[in-house]
Amino acid sequence: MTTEPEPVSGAAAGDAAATALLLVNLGTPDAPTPPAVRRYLAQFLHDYRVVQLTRWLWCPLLHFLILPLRGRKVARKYAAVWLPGGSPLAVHTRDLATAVQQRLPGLQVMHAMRYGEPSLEGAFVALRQQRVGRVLVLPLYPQYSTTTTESVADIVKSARSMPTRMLPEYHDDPAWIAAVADSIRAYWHAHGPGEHLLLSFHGLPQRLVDGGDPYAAQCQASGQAIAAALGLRDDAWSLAYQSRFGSERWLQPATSDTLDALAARGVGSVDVVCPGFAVDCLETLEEIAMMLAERFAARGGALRYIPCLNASPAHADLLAARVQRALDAA
Ligand SMILES: C=CC1=C(C)c2cc3[nH]c(cc4nc(cc5[nH]c(cc1n2)c(C)c5CCC(=O)O)C(CCC(=O)O)=C4C)c(C)c3C=C
Ligand SMILES: [Fe+2]
Ligand SMILES: [Fe+2]
Repeated sequence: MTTEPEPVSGAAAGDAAATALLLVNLGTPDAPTPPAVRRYLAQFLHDYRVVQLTRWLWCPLLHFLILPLRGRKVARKYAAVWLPGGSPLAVHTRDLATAVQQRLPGLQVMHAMRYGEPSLEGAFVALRQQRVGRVLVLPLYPQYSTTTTESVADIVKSARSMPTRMLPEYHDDPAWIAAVADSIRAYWHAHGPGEHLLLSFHGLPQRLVDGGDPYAAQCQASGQAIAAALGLRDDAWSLAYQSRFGSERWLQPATSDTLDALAARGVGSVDVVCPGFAVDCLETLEEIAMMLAERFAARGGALRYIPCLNASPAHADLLAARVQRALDAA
């Protein structure tokens, strides 16, 4: 979304002409405890972009069933992956913002979260106080979805405090495809290739895709491009969707079913990479690298998890280049 098509230029913060770059990620709890997880989930799951059920039905379900039960269960999962600096998603997003700042010294680079802290709303308040001239918003979602990218756009539109421009998703950016493919190649160089590569993307209710959300098509396009960059035969890789939430039909095939099918076929080693996640988080580290790895091992195989791009130089380079291109084109 572009609210003001004026040219943008870098300058120091506090200068009315300064440009700020906001890297926005989903958000995460500030502690691996049931109260902190409930606070985070409450904000997340009240977003109408995420859950569209009528509030008369959803609010009692959420407050009396889902938050009490899920708060306890999910806090244990966060505790299993928590880092000394905080939740993995928070730590890696912060580090990525630092790395991008080093590459774009003319901009003020900040990171913000759609849910939880540091909040996107708070970032706009701070930037307004600092009299920043304009803001570029880069959602850290390679694939567009109404549930994620458009939810960030909702807040950007409501902030409306200064000229603000959202950079588009980058599911087919050759530099991003190359960075993901290179990270897989580097893993294979260090550990040897597994028998099969599984690209696991976060899922989405099928209903939203049927209603026009381009997310699944973009995941498929990303998957094909990554496999092509690696020169893989069609039977050497698969694409699947993880992290189902709720009881309605989500995108198919599910990552867990695909792994079961691979094990049943006698595939002994599977490498799993999650290209839809800019940085590692609960869904990659706990669900894939721990839970699904254990499940695959119980079926006689070895699941090896290939980390997200995180704050790697290649990731920071490609995001900085995207921002620089947007500045040059303005
Ligand atoms: C990468 C893109 C993501 C899409 C699309 C997405 C859609 C989506 N998610 C839920 C429900 C939950 N997701 C949860 C965690 C979570 N989701 C994403 C990304 C996408 N979600 C990330 C990066 C994370 C990890 C956050 C972290 O702290 O590490 C959770 C919370 C954990 C849990 O309770 O299982 C929920 C809930 C829905 C309903 C949805 C689309 C409708
Ligand atoms: Fe509510
Ligand atoms: Fe999610």
